[in-house]
Amino acid sequence: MRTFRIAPSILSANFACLGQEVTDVIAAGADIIHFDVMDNHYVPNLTIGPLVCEAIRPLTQAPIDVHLMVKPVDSLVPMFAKAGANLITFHPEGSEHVDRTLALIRDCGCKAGLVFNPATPLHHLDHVMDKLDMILIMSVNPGFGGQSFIPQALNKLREARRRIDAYREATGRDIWLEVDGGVKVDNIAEIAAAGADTFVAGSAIYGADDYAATIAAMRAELAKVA
Ligand SMILES: O=C(CO)[C@@H](O)[C@H](O)COP(=O)(O)O
Ligand SMILES: [Fe+2]
Repeated sequence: MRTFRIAPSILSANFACLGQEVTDVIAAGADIIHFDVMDNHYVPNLTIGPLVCEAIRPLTQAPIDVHLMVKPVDSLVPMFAKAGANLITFHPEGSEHVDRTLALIRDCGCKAGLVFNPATPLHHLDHVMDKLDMILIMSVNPGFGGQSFIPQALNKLREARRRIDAYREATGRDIWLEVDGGVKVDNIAEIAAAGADTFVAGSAIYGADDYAATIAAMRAELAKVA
């Protein structure tokens, strides 16, 4: 039986009552809070920073998964670690020295992950698997919630799954495979079958009237794959 994790993206939450939105999705059965950081430089949008992470940290025991869509990356890493992030992921295009940034994240006590845009090749994984706790495959171009799933991401997930399984065979250590963008109840099973184990969903969950029913429907779909 595979383990699946559901990570609502608070980008689609109602920011006027963000604390309640965080506790509501966790009460509704979510596993992780996905926290999208956009800098209006690496991506054409501007969102939230360490102060907001610090504010929501006391509200839940669930891991906070900080997705940094920023350039440069390194100066923000200690700030988010101090603000209570558990996982920090970044895009290779955002860092001059990917290996150094991964080491910095771990030195700050967080799990580290690398994010792949739809057009970013997986060869960036070649020499850093030992420093990774998560690989995040973008199934939309980063910058906005509510976009449609790009089907080519399925092939990339299969390739990433192949690499992770080979690495686990060789080392005994697992790496999570997260997918982000356009994940819905009606495509989550296909995405899981391609190899993802951790599912970011923003508009699908926060856009629904009933968070618990939506997360339960996602888990029912995932049960068909497990
Ligand atoms: O990182 C991003 C977008 O850049 C995401 O985390 C989105 O927030 C996901 O939103 P949906 O596609 O699920 O609405
Ligand atoms: Fe994200």
